[in-house]
Amino acid sequence: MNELSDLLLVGLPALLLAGLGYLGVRSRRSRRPGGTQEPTLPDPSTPTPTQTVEPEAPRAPEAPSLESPEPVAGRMARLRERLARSGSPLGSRLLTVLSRDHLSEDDWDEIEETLLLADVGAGPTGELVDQLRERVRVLGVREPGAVRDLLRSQLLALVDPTLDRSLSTTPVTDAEGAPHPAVVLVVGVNGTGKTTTVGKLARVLVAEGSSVVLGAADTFRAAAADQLQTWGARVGVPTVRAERDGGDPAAVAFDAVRRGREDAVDVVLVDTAGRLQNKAGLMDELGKITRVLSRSAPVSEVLLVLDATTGQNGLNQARVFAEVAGVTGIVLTKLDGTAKGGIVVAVQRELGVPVKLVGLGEGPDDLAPFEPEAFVDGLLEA
Ligand SMILES: Nc1nc2c(ncn2[C@@H]2O[C@H](COP(=O)(O)OP(=O)(O)OP(=O)(O)O)[C@@H](O)[C@H]2O)c(=O)[nH]1
Repeated sequence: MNELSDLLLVGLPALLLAGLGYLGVRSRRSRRPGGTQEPTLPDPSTPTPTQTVEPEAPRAPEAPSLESPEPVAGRMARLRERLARSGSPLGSRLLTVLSRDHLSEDDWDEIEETLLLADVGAGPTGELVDQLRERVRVLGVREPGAVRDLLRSQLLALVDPTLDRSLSTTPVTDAEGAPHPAVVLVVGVNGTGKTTTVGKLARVLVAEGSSVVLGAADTFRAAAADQLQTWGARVGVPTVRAERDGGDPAAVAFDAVRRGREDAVDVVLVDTAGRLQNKAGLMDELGKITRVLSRSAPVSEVLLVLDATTGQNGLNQARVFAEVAGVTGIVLTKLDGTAKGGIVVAVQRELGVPVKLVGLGEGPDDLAPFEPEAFVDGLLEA
C-alpha cells in the first residue's frame, strides 16, 4: 500500500479525532482507517464512517503488557466445580433415584420431573426415561457403578457426541481466488453475554495462535463498542467501530472485514445488536449485515449466544435468530449459574445446530469449547 496516499486518505480524520482526544486511545498505525462520508449501504469502493481502534503498543516501563490468554484445552473441566457451586441437582438426583432397590412409578415420575426441571425438554426427556426403563429392566442391576455408567451413556447419547462442533476459523479463498479471513458473526439478544463472548473468543483464538480483528457492529449501545474494544486491547487485537452511536452496523461489519483482509488476519469476529422487540427490524439488520459480508466470501460461522439460565424463553429467542441469521453454532453462556444444563439437549434438538462453546463464568478465559463427555461427567459428578 502507498503510505503517502494512505496518509492523505485516512490521516486527516485520524488527526481530527486525536485532536479531540477522542477515546483517549493512541493509533499505532498511520494507515487506519475509514473516512467521513455518510453511506448507508457499504460499498467496497466507498469509505464508511468507521474507525479502527488499535490496541496500545506495549511501551516499557509504564504501559501494561498484553495479557496471555490461558490455554484452551481442558477448560471444560471447570464445569464440574462451577456446577457444584450452583448446586446442580440433575446428576445426583437421577443417580439417587436410579439406585433405589425397586423403582416404582413414582420413582420414574421423579426422574422425569428432574429432567424436565433441568430444561432437557419434553421430547428428549420421554426418550431418556423410556430407554432407562428398558435398560434397567434388561440389566436388572442397581449397583451404583453400573447405574452411573448406564446414566452416563444415555445422557451422552442425548447430547450427541457425533455432532461437528469445530469452529470454522480458517481463512478462506474469495471469489477472485484471493485469501480472505474467516468471518464469524455473533448474534443474540442483548444481555445474553454476546459482547463478552466475542471478547473471550478473541482470547481463545489468540491463545491458539490466530490473528484477529473485531467489528463492533452493535452500534445501538455505545458501551458495547467500548466494552469490545477493551477486550481486544487486552490481547493486542484491533477493533473497528462506528465513529458515532447509531451508525450503520453493516458498514462497521464490512469495514472490519476489509481491515481483516488488508492485514491478512485469520479471523474477523463481528458483534451485533439484538433487539427482539422489533423482529422485522432485527431481520432487516442481520439480513443486511450477512448480505454485505457475503459479497466477497461466505460468512464462515454464525454463532448464536444464548443465556443458559433463561430456559424456554431462550429457546424462543433461538428460533427467531435461527430464522433470520442461518445459525451454524450455539454459544451457551452462564452455564456456571444454572442447574439447568439440560438446555444443551433442548436447544440442539430445537435448532438442529450443535452447541460449540459454553460460558463458564465471568473471567476472561471462562469460555470453553463444548465437550459432550466432560459436560456429562460434570453433570454426574457435581
Ligand atoms: N456467570 C457468567 N456470566 C456471564 C457469562 N457470560 C457473560 N456473562 C455476564 O453477562 C453480563 C452481560 O454480558 P454482555 O456481554 O454485556 O451481554 P451482551 O449480550 O453483549 O449485551 P450487549 O452488550 O448489551 O449487547 C455481563 O455481566 C457478563 O459478565 C458466563 O458464562 N457466566
